[in-house]
Amino acid sequence: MTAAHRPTAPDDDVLTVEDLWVTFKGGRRRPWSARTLVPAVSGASLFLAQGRTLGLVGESGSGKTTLGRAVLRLITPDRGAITAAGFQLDRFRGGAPLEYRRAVQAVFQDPLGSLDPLMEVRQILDEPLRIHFDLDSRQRQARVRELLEMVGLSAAHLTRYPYELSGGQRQRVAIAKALAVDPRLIVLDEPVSALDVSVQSQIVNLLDDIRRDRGISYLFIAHDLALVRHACHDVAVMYRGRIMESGPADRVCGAPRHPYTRLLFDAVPEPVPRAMRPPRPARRFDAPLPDVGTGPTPAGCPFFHRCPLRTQACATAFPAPTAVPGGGQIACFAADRALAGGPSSTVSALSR
Ligand SMILES: Nc1ncnc2c1ncn2[C@@H]1O[C@H](COP(=O)(O)OP(=O)(O)OP(=O)(O)O)[C@@H](O)[C@H]1O
Repeated sequence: MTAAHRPTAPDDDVLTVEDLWVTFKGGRRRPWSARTLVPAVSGASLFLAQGRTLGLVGESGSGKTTLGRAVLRLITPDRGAITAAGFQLDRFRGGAPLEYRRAVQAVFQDPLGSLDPLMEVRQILDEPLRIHFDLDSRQRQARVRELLEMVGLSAAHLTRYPYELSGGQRQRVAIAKALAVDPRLIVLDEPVSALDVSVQSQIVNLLDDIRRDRGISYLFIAHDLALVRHACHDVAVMYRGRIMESGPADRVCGAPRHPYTRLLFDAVPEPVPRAMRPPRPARRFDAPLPDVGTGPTPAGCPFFHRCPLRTQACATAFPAPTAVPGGGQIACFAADRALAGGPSSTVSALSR
């Protein structure tokens, strides 16, 4: 089990992911090699309540998109249980039924890839209405206009093709398309990464307004930590398929406790000019790593090679979660040292 923070009562859950495992044969680099197995998600668990936003962060290749695709049932996991919008995914025979596609939608990083280039905006938004609802053409036209208004576009955009829109406008259309079917949950996979910074905040604010108005929940996959802190209630931090830390966004981003999360946040560039900043403590991960004998096995903690708090136990097993004061959990055998006395003592533990 990885560190899974449940912020509200189980009855409020719109998404639960429990002990999810996904392995790819071959991997992206060697797709022809059936003998190479890439463990993309290893025992991940998550809880997301109605009307909340859960951020899933981590370096490239940590398994965020794979977890999101399993929730969307675009891939079938090796094992583990996912329940989303009241559907138990392991009961599906093959792909997800239409009712599930309606309840759980997705917005991806590149709307050009998900919007049909040969359709005008009005056709793009009309299509899901025709598939999912029994509406006549006048009702659908009215709904298309309503959807456009909801995402801050106007009737002037109805007859545009995706290539005629700016990146931000295209992402607004992708959001309107997802909203067309009244979903309960939207998987947002890097929804603003391809946009200019000023447009990013407009889209994030738009998503937040929509969430408030409609009580939708978001699984927000991102690698921008500042954005996640701003946009999410809760955060789960992934590393090589494992969830290392999770909890309320303010606590995880403001006082990260897992050695990996600390390293991740330490790497974030600071917006304040160097001359105006107080001196930083010595780099936390420059100290030699403790020698604990044997190297890690595949069952061990994936952060073993880089962790200044590692112990022999970390080489052979992945730890059970430990509760963190202030909310959330970390998965760390050295949790007592990581947590002892608060975040600042973790800094000194890591810099020894
Ligand atoms: N279809 C696939 N076939 C084989 N390997 C895959 C496939 N999709 C992902 N992987 C591998 O699974 C691991 C997790 O990838 P994933 O894309 O889920 O990570 P990520 O955290 O979303 O990264 P990024 O931020 O770069 O998208 C990586 O090692 C990746 O190479």
